[in-house]
Amino acid sequence: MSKRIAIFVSGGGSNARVMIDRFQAHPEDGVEVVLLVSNKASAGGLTIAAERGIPSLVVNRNDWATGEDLLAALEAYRVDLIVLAGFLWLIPAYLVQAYPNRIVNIHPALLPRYGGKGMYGKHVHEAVKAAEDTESGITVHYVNENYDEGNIIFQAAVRLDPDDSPEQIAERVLRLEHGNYWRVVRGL
Ligand SMILES: Nc1nc2c(c(=O)[nH]1)N[C@@H](CN(C=O)c1ccc(C(=O)N[C@@H](CCC(=O)O)C(=O)O)cc1)CN2
Ligand SMILES: NCC(=O)N[C@@H]1O[C@H](COP(=O)([O-])[O-])[C@@H](O)[C@H]1O
Repeated sequence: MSKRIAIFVSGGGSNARVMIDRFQAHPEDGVEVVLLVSNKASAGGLTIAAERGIPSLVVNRNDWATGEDLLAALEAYRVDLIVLAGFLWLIPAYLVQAYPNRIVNIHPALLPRYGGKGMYGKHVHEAVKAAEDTESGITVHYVNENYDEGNIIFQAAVRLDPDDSPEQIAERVLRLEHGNYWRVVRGL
């Protein structure tokens, strides 16, 4: 029996693409991406899903507030695990409670450093640069009702060069994400 996952995205969706392509090419992993959800109709992740025959759902603020349509879709597709990949809205209590320890997220830094409200995308790497940190990395964690405070599942670090720009830090971290997130999800 495969583990059925829904991936939530807000942007380009490169993590979703890597994860979908991996699991579609390796059915022996026992993971099937059955739904892609986004809060942005322009999200690149929606195109990636459509090109790979995966159903998708765009949610607006009203849907998000009530949750009825979203919960119904997750149930209809028999989703076992929700995987956040660059999703930028706060997961509300009704969803956390409906999927206890079944929502995971990847954060592009070594939590608890550089986490919380406002810490997403380039803002994270700019903060690492501003702190003149010598390392960054990724954190995969369970999602609770607050940003970036769920139990940590996996972390991987990367050494930084002093002259790395935030963009170069982002590239180093994204490579870590692509190499590890699918593997962590497979192991859950
Ligand atoms: N309940 C939870 N929801 C979400 C979590 C979480 O840990 N618990 N993780 C985030 C992903 N994330 C960091 O990994 C994150 C994403 C977005 C923000 C943020 O500050 N967002 C802005 C809105 C941005 C926008 O709409 O463009 C905000 O809330 O003002 C912080 C951290 C996903 N959800
Ligand atoms: N705090 C949340 C956050 O910043 N998430 C980050 O958004 C990017 C999405 O890239 P993708 O759309 O190409 O997968 C990823 O780097 C992910 O870690």
